Amino acid sequence: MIYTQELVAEVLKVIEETKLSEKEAIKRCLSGKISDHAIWSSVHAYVFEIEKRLNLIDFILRNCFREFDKQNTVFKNLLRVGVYEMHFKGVHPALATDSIVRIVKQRFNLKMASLANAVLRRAEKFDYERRFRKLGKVKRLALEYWHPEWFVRYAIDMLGEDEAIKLMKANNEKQSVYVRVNELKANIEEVRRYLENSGVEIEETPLPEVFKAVKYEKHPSVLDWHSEGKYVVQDLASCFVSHVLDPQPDEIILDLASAPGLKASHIASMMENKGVIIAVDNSAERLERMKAKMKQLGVKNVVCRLADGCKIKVGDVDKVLVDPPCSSTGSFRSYPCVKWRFDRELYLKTIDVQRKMIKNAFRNLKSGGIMVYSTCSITFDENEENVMFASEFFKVEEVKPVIGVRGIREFRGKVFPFWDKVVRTFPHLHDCTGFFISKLKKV
Ligand SMILES: C[S@@+](CC[C@H](N)C(=O)[O-])C[C@H]1O[C@@H](n2cnc3c(N)ncnc32)[C@H](O)[C@@H]1O
Repeated sequence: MIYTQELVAEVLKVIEETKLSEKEAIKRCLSGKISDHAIWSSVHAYVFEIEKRLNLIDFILRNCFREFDKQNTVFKNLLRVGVYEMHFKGVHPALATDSIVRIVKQRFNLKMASLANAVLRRAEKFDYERRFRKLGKVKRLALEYWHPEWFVRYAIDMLGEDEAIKLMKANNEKQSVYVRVNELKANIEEVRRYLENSGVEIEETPLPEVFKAVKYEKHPSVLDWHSEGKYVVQDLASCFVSHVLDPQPDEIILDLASAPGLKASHIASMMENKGVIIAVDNSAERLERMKAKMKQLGVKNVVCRLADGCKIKVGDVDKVLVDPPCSSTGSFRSYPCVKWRFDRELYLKTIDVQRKMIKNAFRNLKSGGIMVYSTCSITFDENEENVMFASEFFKVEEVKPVIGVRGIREFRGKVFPFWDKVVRTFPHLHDCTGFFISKLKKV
């Protein structure tokens, strides 16, 4: 017999040991093993809720068990599940402890089961709120709002304390669901009627082909028209990026970091499947998934190329989209595990890739050509500072804030003169992913 808590511990282990997202890790652990949909959703809910507040759960455990970090990964994650259940899920502490102890006994041995019992009994009595009130401001806010300390410092310096707190609170809420009509396969009215008839309450957004799914009996991604490719589930700000690129049917467009192809398929539909989109990605696996997605969506003008977006040379194209790998600090709602993943070294390496892609966009553009540079990160370094870097060889054009607000003018002593030409979205202000969008012209 396998328990939900044990499955959750295994998924958490995969997230910790690989770079997979919550959803990918769940798929890897449950596919072919569990067919019951209810178990999938229960595991999903546990994993998301634990990943969201991982620093606080670990704070409790480290205070109750000095050797916590040295333990076997599955054992550690079972303890996390126990703490989550008793402190945040409303499970009676004795029940939460008993179920974890039973699993540990079955999976490991009696000695570890009694260790789990002792740790969880201590955790039950641990008054974490009282304890972290005695900490310094950054440490306290990090635990209170479940974010890494570096992010708390960063957000306060960028937005001020009140707004940083609003952002962190919004990051802990459920991501809103947006549906983009795939106009290659269906029209906007048809999809509107289909969704309404399927029990999805929708709202319009500033983008005509994008609806917000406000309430639903079944998530739009499990309905038939989704598998038929008549619409995709895509974040509102992500959809706005393709509008800023403003693709025309006869153009040649280079997408330097393309997989899984959400923006490429949107661009293809705006181009009515005409012209060409050269879609580059350096991950074979992601590119294969993208090819299957393009087929499902009826996209015919995308040519996929497995290559390094920092180096590939294809010729003088009309437009380039640079939507590079980033710290994903605007996507914490959708991928809470990303909060705990970035260290300084990886962050600097990511910025280096972003700049190399910007330079390569310039090399591939015809004179007068347009580059759209976007990220789902909220940091100044990956956004405004990269546009400053690009402005040495590009002219910064204005993006109309159809959605969003203007960029950051100043951060930690650095001034950004193009703040009124770029656009940012924030989870707490626009109920979508935190995006940065800029448009630059090769002159
Ligand atoms: C933010 S995602 C792109 C999302 C995509 N534009 C979309 O809308 O679906 C970044 C992508 O960059 C890819 N990537 C990372 N380094 C790369 C490189 N050096 N060259 C090309 N692609 C790269 C990753 O595999 C990932 O698929």
